[in-house]
Amino acid sequence: MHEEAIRKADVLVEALGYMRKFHGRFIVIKVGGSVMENPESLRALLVDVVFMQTVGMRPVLVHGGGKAITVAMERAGLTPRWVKGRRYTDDATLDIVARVLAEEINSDIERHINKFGGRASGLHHKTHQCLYGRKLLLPGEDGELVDLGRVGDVTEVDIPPIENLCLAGVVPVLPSLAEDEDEDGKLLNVNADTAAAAVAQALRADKLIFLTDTPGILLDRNEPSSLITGLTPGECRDLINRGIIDKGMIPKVEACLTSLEAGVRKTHVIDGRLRHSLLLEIFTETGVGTEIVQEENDGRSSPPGRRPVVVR
Ligand SMILES: Nc1ncnc2c1ncn2[C@@H]1O[C@H](COP(=O)(O)OP(=O)(O)O)[C@@H](O)[C@H]1O
Ligand SMILES: CC(=O)N[C@@H](CCC(=O)OP(=O)(O)O)C(=O)O
Repeated sequence: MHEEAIRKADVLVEALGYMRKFHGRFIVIKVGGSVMENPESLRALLVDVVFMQTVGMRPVLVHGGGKAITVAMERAGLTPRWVKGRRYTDDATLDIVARVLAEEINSDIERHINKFGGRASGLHHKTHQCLYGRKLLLPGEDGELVDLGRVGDVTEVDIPPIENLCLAGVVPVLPSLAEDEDEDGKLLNVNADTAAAAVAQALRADKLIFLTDTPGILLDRNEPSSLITGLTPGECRDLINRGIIDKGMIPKVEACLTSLEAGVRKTHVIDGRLRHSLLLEIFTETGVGTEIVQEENDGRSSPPGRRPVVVR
């Protein structure tokens, strides 16, 4: 009995150092559609967010909802189409994206956080828009620019409303929608990984954490035990070139790399399906997912406190 109680106290003491370290620091958390599919995972995650806010950190949530958008489109008789990993977004699709992200998912997250004893406030075009952007034009195979419809990238983040909510002990919750700088009031559909990176960079966050549906970055996507616990940008680029980091993981890792370059201290990819993965990643020495940090000055490739990098 004593042993069990002492072990719990040890856990609290281990967490204490991290609570001090991250007190008052911005931590941007990206919640993907895959995590939100499971109400139990979402509940555990939002309890962790309330915990973080209660001990004085400044968590900021940025969310997508790709799966829910696809379901809503199919219900409306629209067929989703992806161009270079982005959803082709015509006006009818944009209406659905805006409704699902800002009105359904955002309000749901806000309501849950409030239910768990925290305070949260959605920041979007129906309340207070903080993300501004431009239409995204990507070069196609033939060098011509590809039209993605109303898809954009974030070019500007209105920081004071986000900071003010954090200072007041409220968790800001932002959907991946930006207002078009060139067409007043019109919205753009933004990939949620890149939206989260833009927010982390603008806030100069200490951490950017991606919650997704794998244990982290895996060496073999079909083998959860092949988790790579720590990576540097150089190692990430190598894994992308070798096709080991692929598909939906590419925008996350690219978002990590641009954020590190812009001054975000650490980035993480962790399993949103694992109960309390957020607390385990932040408050324990070993963490549970993959941590990506700039090269260490002493030439070590593994971040301190982590098991050695497994890159073959
Ligand atoms: N090396 C890798 N390790 C883990 N997952 C990978 C890797 N390469 C590609 N993936 C894929 O990336 C997916 C996560 O991206 P995505 O489906 O866009 O998630 P989310 O909806 O959370 O944004 C995983 O489910 C997996 O299929
Ligand atoms: C332009 C573009 O593709 N936007 C995404 C926005 C949502 C998103 O990114 O959601 P996940 O994080 O769940 O993938 C989309 O329409 O699906």
